[in-house]
Amino acid sequence: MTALQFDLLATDPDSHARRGTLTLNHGVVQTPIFMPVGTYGTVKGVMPRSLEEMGAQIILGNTFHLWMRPGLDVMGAFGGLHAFEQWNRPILTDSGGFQVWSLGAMRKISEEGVKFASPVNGDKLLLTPEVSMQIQTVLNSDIVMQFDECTPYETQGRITTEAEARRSMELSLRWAKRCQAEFARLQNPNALFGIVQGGMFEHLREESLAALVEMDFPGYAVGGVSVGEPKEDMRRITAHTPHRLPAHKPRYLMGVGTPEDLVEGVAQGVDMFDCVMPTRNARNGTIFTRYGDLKLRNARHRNDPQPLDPSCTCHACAGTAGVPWADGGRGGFSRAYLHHLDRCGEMLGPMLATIHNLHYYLNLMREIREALDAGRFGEFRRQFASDRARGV
Ligand SMILES: NCc1cc(CSc2ccccc2)c2nc(N)[nH]c(=O)c2c1
Ligand SMILES: [Zn+2]
Repeated sequence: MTALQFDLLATDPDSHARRGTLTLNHGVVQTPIFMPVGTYGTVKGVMPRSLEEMGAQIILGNTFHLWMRPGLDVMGAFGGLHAFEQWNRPILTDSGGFQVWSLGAMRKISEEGVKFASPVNGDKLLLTPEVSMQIQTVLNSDIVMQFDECTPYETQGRITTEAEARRSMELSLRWAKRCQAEFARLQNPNALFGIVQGGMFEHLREESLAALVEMDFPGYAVGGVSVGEPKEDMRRITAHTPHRLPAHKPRYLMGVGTPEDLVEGVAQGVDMFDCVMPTRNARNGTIFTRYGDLKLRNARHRNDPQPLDPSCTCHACAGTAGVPWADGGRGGFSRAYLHHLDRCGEMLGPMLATIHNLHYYLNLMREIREALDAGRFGEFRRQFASDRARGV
């Protein structure tokens, strides 16, 4: 069984956008794709069955968090993450370096790896490329991310210099080699992705990319963007790097982004996206809609009978999470109801808002795939921008 097969189905003549299929050990994924983040083995507040109904094809797991809790003994007893969280489709796991770094807690980086204190019990731990591969092998994720250093945009208010970005990028390349060696030693049957670093410096990005392509990974990610840099820097790197990656392999832009970032990223040749935005914003009352974003807490929604997004078919907007009406009238949870739940701090609020936001992101990618299949991605891009500018 090959761990990964990527087939290109169509390319857009006026951009780097492409349509493909990604065949992994736990199933086939249609690309471009958005991957919901499930940090602790759950996409917060959403049942796996709902994820499947809304069209999620692959979800993400976090090596670091699952290593800390429940721990490898439990994950191993279940044969990995799929059986544990009852998700029988593909899973991608990050390598843990980014999460340790985000901890912000006590951590010390060296050639060997990252030393840190467990946020669970304070134990002194060392995460290395080898340990990261061992953990992801136990999790049995379909796509394993290399252990890398996500080069920060700034540290204590000082912007990362080119020399610092180079040092960080070169460390990640040495770690990439160690990951490949350990992945092979463990005979992991899944696919290992390399991660391009290089900060905001195009020539460092090209060096990182060339060295990783030389190592011949089955897929590649662009890391180190959406790390607090100005929007124009993110756009510049997203326009520079993805389309320079091998055309016949999948390209993953890590931790990005808004709906506009996804459409722009597809145009720049990206196949795979993940972001906490749809789930995190839902819990904070920000709703994505075809015509712009909506702040549930705004008093203007207090008695608004409209659904979150009249064009949306998700459980919240179509009312299929409520009881069906005898007259078949359009039920649907109203903005007034969601505003009320938010003000009362009722858990159904974030649950319905998360279902809607995830459905919005997944549906946006479905519409992009359909536009690419029909050869009308350019028209879709213009209509999307015009609709989003209309305002809710
Ligand atoms: N902020 C962007 C970002 C996000 C993630 C996390 S993506 C993720 C999150 C949870 C589960 C799976 C993948 C990253 N991960 C790695 N390894 N390297 C990066 O440069 C990087 C940059
Ligand atoms: Zn909806």
